[in-house]
Amino acid sequence: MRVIIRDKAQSASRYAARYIIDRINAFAPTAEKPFVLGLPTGSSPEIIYKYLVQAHKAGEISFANVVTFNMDEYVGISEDHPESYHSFMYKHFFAHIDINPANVNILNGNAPDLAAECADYESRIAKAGGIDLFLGGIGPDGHIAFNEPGSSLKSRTRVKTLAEDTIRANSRFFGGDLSQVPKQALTVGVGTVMDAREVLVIVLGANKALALSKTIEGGVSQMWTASALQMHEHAMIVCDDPATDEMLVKTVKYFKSIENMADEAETGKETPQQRLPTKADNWRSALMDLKINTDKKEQVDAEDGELTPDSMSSRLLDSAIGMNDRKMDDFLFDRMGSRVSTFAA
Ligand SMILES: N[C@@H]1[C@@H](O)[C@H](O)[C@@H](COP(=O)(O)O)O[C@@H]1O
Repeated sequence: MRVIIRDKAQSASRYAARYIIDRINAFAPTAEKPFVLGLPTGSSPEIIYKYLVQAHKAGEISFANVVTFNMDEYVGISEDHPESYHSFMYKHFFAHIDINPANVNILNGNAPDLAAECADYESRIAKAGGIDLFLGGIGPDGHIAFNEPGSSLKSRTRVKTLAEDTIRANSRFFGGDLSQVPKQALTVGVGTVMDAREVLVIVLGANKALALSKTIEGGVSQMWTASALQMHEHAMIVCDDPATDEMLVKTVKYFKSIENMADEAETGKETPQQRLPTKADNWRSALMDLKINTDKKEQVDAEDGELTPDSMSSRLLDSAIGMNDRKMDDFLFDRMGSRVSTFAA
């Protein structure tokens, strides 16, 4: 399993979107040989969809020869309900790209025979040649798609009763009213996801931290169904820093170092993360901390969500940029020196 860790949700999502774009473009899909993409809903993939739409508008990617299969759908709410996964997908993705509507597959949670709908979905996936890349998210209880704890790790597409934790978590989309959240859903099985040639799971935020540590560091378990990915030959998890909060520092460092090694092997160059920090780097980072901690007003850049503090400390930081170690030493005045020199050590 590959684990890619980025500072923020934006950078993690950008990485995942770029990965998907590169995969589709490298495949060079045609009408006869389309790329088959599995897709999730939820708040986690929203930024990925935003980047994919941007890339499409910039002419970097076409979805004309992409066939999609969504992971899941609620039972019993109409397709045009604002919280149905049909609505979600059109709102965030399909309405903004050049996909052929005939290539879009989403489970029908209102089918008269739900079991038949699920069986048919599996045959449609098989008929399409199987899924090339399944993008997924996980729930706080470690579920993948709607495969709640206790789901068979060999399960196929079927009707699932939602766990109380999931109903609670998803009630935020239904005005916080638990009674409005459907109690059942149709979902691809863990086995369906595992059959994809590649699986990429996006995990964002501290509320997923326990699930992520169980998925990566725990054993393979039906109680954390995403942990089945440990058995997949081409699984990748892309996460942000907060999502790693429950993981061992050692694990986080391990995956970061593996990524650095891979980058180095590819480029033959030292990556910025690998270069040992100089005194000036330590100072810059100390000032950066100061800048963020002392700010009262933080603005979120609409484009990429970076913090853009505006304070005295920004000016300190600006003065520090471009200084070498020698100048940085001169920059220390004695009174502060003893207290702050630990930063530069
Ligand atoms: N069925 C979906 C999952 O496919 C999704 O991964 C999960 C996490 O959603 P979010 O990203 O909003 O936390 O929510 C739902 O339960």
